[in-house]
Amino acid sequence: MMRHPLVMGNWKLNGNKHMVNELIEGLRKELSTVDGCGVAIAPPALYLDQAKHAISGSYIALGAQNVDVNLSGAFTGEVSADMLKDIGAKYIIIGHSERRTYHKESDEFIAKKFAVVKAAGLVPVLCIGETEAENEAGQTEEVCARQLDAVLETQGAAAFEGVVVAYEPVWAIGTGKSATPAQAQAVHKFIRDHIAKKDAAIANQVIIQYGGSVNDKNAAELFTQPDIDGALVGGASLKADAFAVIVKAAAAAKK
Ligand SMILES: O=C[C@H](O)COP(=O)(O)O
Repeated sequence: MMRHPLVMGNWKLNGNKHMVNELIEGLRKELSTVDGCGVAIAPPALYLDQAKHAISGSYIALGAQNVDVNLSGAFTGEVSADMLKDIGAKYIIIGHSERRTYHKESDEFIAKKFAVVKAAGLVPVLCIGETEAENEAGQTEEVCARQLDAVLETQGAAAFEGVVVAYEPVWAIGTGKSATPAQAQAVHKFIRDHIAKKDAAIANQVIIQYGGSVNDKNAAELFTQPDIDGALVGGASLKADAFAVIVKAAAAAKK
């Protein structure tokens, strides 16, 4: 089966009204001819509606950086999956290491978010990955397996149909120190094999993105790896030209 690569920009806590319009205008120019690679942007929640209007008529999809587990009610400050759907978001990042670290989100809590996103008919982008200390202790596979199992063991392998997993080694995020293509490929294969133990067909169609210091220089080589199906891009997604180079590299590598 042919998997379609997906390159998604996670803008994190960056931007303002002017920047949203400028960046999207730049992306629309740079990406008018790309074919064979899905593209999505995840601006801060406050700018989703503005971004949705700015991407209209392009093939750039809208994503969100987080979601609450509740759909409505007395949950001050939260944003629900139904609201994200209402505003036109499709890809919902859950379990990003910054949420796991700064907001103490547990594997179980993230699994609940996964279920809520699926139930709303949206696409979870489930971020997993080990810290530097875990990496040095040789626990990379154990950590990724545990983070996947929180969903696999409660919702089954079928829940991964149409889903995106982002492997983001925490030591590579925002550090300029990307995993090497071989390092990333080994973990991506482990992730796919881990899901395949439960359902090979489901595992084969899961998009597994790499994230962590992907830029216009290192993207093409990462995408030559068979189990790297695109990227979740932080810093480099804030520059239209760099992000476009990454998207085009994915489209070219996966032809
Ligand atoms: O979600 C994106 C990742 O955290 C990667 O961020 P980065 O590309 O700035 O390293």
